[in-house]
Amino acid sequence: MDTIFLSEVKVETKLGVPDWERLKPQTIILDIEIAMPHSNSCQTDEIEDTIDYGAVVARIRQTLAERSFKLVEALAEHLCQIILNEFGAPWVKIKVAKPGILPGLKALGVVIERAQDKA
Ligand SMILES: Nc1nc2c(c(=O)[nH]1)N=C([C@H](O)[C@@H](O)CO)CN2
Repeated sequence: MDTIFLSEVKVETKLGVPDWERLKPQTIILDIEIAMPHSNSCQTDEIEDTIDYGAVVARIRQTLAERSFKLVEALAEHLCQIILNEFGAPWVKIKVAKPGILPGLKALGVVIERAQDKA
């Protein structure tokens, strides 16, 4: 499986269980792996034959500016569904990290992976 990766993407968004935490944006860090569609972009050298990673980052920044979530789980699921449904990826894995939330650890969060339903 060939993949596209987006490493340590910093995004501002409103996220957190307590209401006060969602009053203003905080920085989260995303690591994303996206399976490339079964196309021949490696041979054609054409952007139309693959997933434009710049477009993915722009779409993620847009939705996380507009939306707010309580749980990192729900945020991760939302992003997975966008990448599967809007970009046609066969499979995606996303790590959502919240840095500086608890004393004594660098970051915490979730890693989830999702795939297209088999027809
Ligand atoms: N499994 C989770 N546990 C917790 C989350 C979460 O999103 N998933 N969030 C919080 C709070 O938002 C915390 O990060 C800051 O108050 C607590 N536990």
